[in-house]
Amino acid sequence: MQANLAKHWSLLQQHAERLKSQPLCDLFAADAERFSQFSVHLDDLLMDFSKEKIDQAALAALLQLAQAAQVEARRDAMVQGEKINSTEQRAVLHMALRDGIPAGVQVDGQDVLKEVAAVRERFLDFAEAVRTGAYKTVSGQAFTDVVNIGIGGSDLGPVMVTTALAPWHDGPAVHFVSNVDGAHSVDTLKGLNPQTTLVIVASKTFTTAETMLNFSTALAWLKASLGEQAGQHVAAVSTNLAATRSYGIEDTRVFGFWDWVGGRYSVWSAIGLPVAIAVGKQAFTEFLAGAKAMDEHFRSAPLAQNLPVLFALLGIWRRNLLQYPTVALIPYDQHLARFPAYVQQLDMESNGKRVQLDGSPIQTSTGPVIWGEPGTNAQHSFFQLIHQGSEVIPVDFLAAANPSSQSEFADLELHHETLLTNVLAQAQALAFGRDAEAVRADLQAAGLSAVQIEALVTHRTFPGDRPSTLMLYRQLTPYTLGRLVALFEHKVFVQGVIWGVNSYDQWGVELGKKLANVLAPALHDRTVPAGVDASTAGLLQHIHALRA
Ligand SMILES: O=P(O)(O)OC[C@H]1O[C@H](O)[C@H](O)[C@@H](O)[C@@H]1O
Repeated sequence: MQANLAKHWSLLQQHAERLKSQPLCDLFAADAERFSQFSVHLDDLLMDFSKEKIDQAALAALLQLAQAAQVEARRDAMVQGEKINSTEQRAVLHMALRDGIPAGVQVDGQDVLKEVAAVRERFLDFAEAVRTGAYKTVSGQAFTDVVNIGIGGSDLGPVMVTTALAPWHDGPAVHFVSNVDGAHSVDTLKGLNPQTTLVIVASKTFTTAETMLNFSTALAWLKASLGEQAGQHVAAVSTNLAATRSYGIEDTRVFGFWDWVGGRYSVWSAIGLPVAIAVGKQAFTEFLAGAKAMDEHFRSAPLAQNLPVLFALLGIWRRNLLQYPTVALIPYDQHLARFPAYVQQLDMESNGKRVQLDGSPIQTSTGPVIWGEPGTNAQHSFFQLIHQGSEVIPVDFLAAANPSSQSEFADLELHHETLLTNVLAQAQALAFGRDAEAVRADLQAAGLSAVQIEALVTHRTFPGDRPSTLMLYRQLTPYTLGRLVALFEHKVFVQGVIWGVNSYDQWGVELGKKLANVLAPALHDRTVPAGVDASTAGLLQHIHALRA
């Protein structure tokens, strides 16, 4: 715990103790204005947090915590290009990728916005050339398919955004290969024609083992059909231009970015190339504009009206004060099916840390486990546990007031009304539950005997008092998606500042990679390395036997 925050944490603990014994239904009963007091919006994007177990005094204490943690000063340092990623000595400027920082910011003597604009123009022009057929296959045709090969931030962002913007998808079909499991390459490539397929290899470092192996498989697949001309069906996105050259990828089809863009913050850069090919320059530009609008709000709105700040503080309240270890992220929006997976990397890779910036251990809990699936499907799967399980799991709901799809054969208004009634009903059920008395009345009305009723009543009671926040927006457009993603990015930033962690490194993924390198020869040669632990030795022997 940062020492200067101790008194704020202890005040917050007192508020939490007080509020633990005040059910949500009492908080609503006591305040007719609760919805307007505990909701905030940026244009049509509304965040309703009235169903969180919070009151004005606790919220004020959270805002004081944010002030004491110097959230605004840290935000300004990030925006000005200071090297706030201290373990890697890097600036953190993903906001620049959507022009969300002021003009003139420099990193190592380079004008950041100018560099961004130059690369953006190049990759959006290339995307348009692929879409229009101006950039042709070796046999002079237009590309029908694009395969993006990348993993982590070089995959999840493009996958999530392409899925989310399906109604805007009017370019070539876009496919994604990420897993090193050969099944992913085989299943994806087997349905495609190499004569009309463009492969994009996306890797910030251009050293990620999975991506390099998947790329060599895809290149072999292209070469088997196109021979020496296969390279014309390859483009690359990377910060490591020396490596892309060493693979013989022509510079005109290589799109760079910078070490001040974390992988999980990179979808706004040339990493978004497959998205731009799918939806076109205009929709991609609107996606950037939505994020920029959120950046401007984040940079200028007072803390008490600042959406990302409030969202972050509610997360702190849930995690550190009410001590809920997980958050369910449930988009009532099928196009956001991959949003939970995207936010898992964004949030858990950023704030899944246990030491502070100075290397000392953190005394508080940090990033929660984020998990989720789209509603209404989730209702028919794990919502039982959320409603009646032994742990309280706060829920973040996302929903659009209007559908983004169009159809001649489906009554989309009816579908959408059904979707919306469900999200509202679930949030109600979580917050207010159904007590024993109401359950008894229901069962009596259904004609059950007194004995039957008493046998069922506890099973059918809902405890309620389970918190949720709802993000509600007009429609899932590229602009709205940009705002949403930037909202989550900034939430992660604010929480990282309060916990005192470096949200922009990810050393926790390194050890497994190193150990895999050591084990690779053992798998290949069917040996057991000397000195390896007994469990791994046993497993290796079992694998060797099964492969014999
Ligand atoms: O883009 P790359 O350099 O290939 O990295 C891909 C991913 O792998 C790394 O291990 C990190 O955990 C991720 O943050 C990163 O997005």
